[in-house]
Amino acid sequence: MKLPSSFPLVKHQKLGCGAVNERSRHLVSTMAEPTNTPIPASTPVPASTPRSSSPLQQYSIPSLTPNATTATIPLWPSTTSSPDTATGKPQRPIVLHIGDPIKYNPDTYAEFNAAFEVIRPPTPERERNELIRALKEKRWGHFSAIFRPFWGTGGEMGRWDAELIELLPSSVKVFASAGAGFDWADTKLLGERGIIYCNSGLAAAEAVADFSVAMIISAFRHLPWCMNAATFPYLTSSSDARSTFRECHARATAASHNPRGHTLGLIGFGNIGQQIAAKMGNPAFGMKIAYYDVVRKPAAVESELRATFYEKLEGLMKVSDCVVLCTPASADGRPIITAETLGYLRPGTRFVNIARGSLVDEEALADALDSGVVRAAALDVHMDEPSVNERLVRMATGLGFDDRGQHPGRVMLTCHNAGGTVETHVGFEELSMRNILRVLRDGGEAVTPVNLHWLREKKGV
Ligand SMILES: O=CC(=O)O
Repeated sequence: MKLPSSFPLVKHQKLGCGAVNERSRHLVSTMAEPTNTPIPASTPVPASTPRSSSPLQQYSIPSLTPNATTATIPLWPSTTSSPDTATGKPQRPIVLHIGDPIKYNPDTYAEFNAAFEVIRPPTPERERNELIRALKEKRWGHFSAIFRPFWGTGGEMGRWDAELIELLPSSVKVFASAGAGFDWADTKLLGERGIIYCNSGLAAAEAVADFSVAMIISAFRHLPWCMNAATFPYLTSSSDARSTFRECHARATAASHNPRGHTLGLIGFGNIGQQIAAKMGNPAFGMKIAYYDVVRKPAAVESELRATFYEKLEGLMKVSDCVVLCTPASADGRPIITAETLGYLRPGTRFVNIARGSLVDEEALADALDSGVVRAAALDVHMDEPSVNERLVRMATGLGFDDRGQHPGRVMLTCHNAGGTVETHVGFEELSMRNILRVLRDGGEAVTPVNLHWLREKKGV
C-alpha cells in the first residue's frame, strides 16, 4: 500500500499581518473531526478514522495504521507539462485561490506559485451571485483546483452545493481547504464529479484536543461557577461579591472531582479523538478511555491509547462519566445527541462538544441538565452560530442555586474557538498547498482527502 510521505506541516514563518482574526472566522463550516470515512446517510453516528501514519507522528501518536481510504487513489496525471497551443510554452495548471493571501509559509507558496498559475479573485467575485456569474462565463478558464487556505475568508459564497459545483469546469480535480469540518461543501457531489476534497483537520487536531482538555476539566471542576462567582458580582451591584466568593469557595468542593479514574467516552476516534485520549489518559490525567466509532481502530491504536471500543453508541454512553463529541457533522445534518441518546446516560454524566452544533439537540441537552442526568456541559459549537441557546446561557451565567438545588455555572460556553490558534492556521495553509501540489504537480495521492470513497464509487473502482 502506497502512503503519502510526511510533509512539513508547521513552519513558523510569519509574513505580514500575523494573527488571525478569530472573530471573523467563517461560521458556516465549522470545526469537526477530520475523517476519511464515508458517512452513509443511514448511519446514525458519523465515523472518523485515523489518517495515514506519517503526519500524525509529529503529534506523538505513533502506531496509527494507514487508513485504507487514503491509499491507491485514482491518480490524476500531472498536468504541468502540457504545452499552450498558441505559444508552445508549458502551461501551468490554474489554481483558483479563494480568500486571503498566504501569510505563514512563503517557501511552500513559492513552490506552489512556480507550479501553478494562481488566480485570486477579489472578495466581490467570491460573493455567491458574482461567483455564479463568473463560473458561467468561465472567467477563470479551465482551472484545475480550488484552494482556500484560511478559515476566516474564502467562504463568502456560502455552501458549495449543487448550484455551485455543477458550474465547475470538468478540469477541476482537487479542492483543498482550511478547516477540519467540511460540512460547507457537498463532498459527495464533488467526489461524484471526480473532485477530491481535502480538509485540513490534521492541522487543527492539537489545538482542538488542547481545548477539549480544558473543557473536560471544566466539566469536572465547574470552572464557569468558580470564574463567574469571582467576577460577575463586580459587573452588577445586585449581589454581594464577598458572599458570592465565599459560597463558591465553600460549596464547589463538594461538586468537583478529579478526572482520574473516570471513564472518558469519545464519540469519534479520529485524529482529534485520539489526541484527546492521549492527553486525558494515563499517565497525564489518568482517565479510562472508551470510544465509539463506525470504524473500529486497529489493535495497535487501541492498545497504545488503552482505549476500549464500543460497538454501539448506547454502550459507550452507558459507561461514560464524561462524553466528548469529536466526530464530523452527520451527512443528513441530524443530531446524534437527542433526548433518546441522552437517555442512555447515567445520572451525573458530563458532556463536551467540540465538533459541530448540529450534532446536538440543545433543548434536549438543556432538559438533561435540568434533570441532573447531565451534571455539567461544555460547548464550543452551537446549533445556530453565532447565536447561543438561551437556556444554556442561563445555566452558564447564573450565580444562584436553582429550585432543584443545582449549583450555578454548570455549563461552559465558548465561541467556536477550539481549533483557533496561529499554529492551526499555519498548518491549514501548508496542508492545503501540499494537497494540491501532491495531486496536480506530482500526480500523487492527496494527503488528507475526505471523499475518495465517492470518487471510487462513481468510477466503480
Ligand atoms: O471550524 C473549524 C474547522 O472545521 O476547522
